[in-house]
Amino acid sequence: MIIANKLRIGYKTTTVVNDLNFKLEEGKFIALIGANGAGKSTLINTMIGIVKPLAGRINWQVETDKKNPFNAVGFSPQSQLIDWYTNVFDNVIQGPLLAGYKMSVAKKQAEFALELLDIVDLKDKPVDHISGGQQQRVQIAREIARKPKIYILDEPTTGLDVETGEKLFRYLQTEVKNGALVLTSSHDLTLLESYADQVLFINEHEQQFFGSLKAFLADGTSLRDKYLQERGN
Ligand SMILES: Nc1ncnc2c1ncn2[C@@H]1O[C@H](COP(=O)(O)OP(=O)(O)OP(=O)(O)O)[C@@H](O)[C@H]1O
Repeated sequence: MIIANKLRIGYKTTTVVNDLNFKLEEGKFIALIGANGAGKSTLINTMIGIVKPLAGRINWQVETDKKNPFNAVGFSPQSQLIDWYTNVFDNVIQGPLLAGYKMSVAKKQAEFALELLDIVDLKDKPVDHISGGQQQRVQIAREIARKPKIYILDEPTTGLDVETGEKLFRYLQTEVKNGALVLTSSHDLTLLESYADQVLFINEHEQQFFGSLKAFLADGTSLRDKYLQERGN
């Protein structure tokens, strides 16, 4: 569970979003939406601890058998976090190995993730010899291979073709059914609407909405239209 209480996020003298209040729970697929520059990455980076909150609190309550609770988290940032000195397979297997899985299990999970992201053919390639979109797949595959309890994915479908994006979200949905928490930002509202249970919508320095996708779509003030308008559709 991740709880924000009167959380203000931003950078030194700049407030990006004021007064965030939400409770993200296991068993839910949560879509984080907002126009360009609304603060999605800032919020994700604040949750992870890369950016310090300006005020208020963000609390994590993770039930895990792992010694280090962070091993139960799969985090894929917007900028690529890749080990440039190894090949695709070694990058992906680092995920489960660092999460404490033994080699034989880590290998199976890495192979599964390569398959899911459709990069089996690239597995022996150095990561600096593949495209940006392929590097994005490597980064996501590494987190999938960790088998985390909590997935925090910043625009995971950027650079993925429609079919792979769908496949990834279908898999995440099965993980959610098995008790995982998925928080993902994306500009692909259509894709999110097919998979998300809840929506966290931030814009104009405010939390505009946090609740069920159904309520978001049915909202009288037409939040969806507002979102699409601000996004420029
Ligand atoms: N390191 C930083 N220092 C100061 N301001 C920053 C920093 N990183 C981002 N910002 C500013 O914070 C605001 C929110 O940026 P952020 O990247 O969180 O938005 P976003 O919703 O993820 O946007 P996008 O959809 O374009 O990825 C923007 O105005 C941005 O210019």
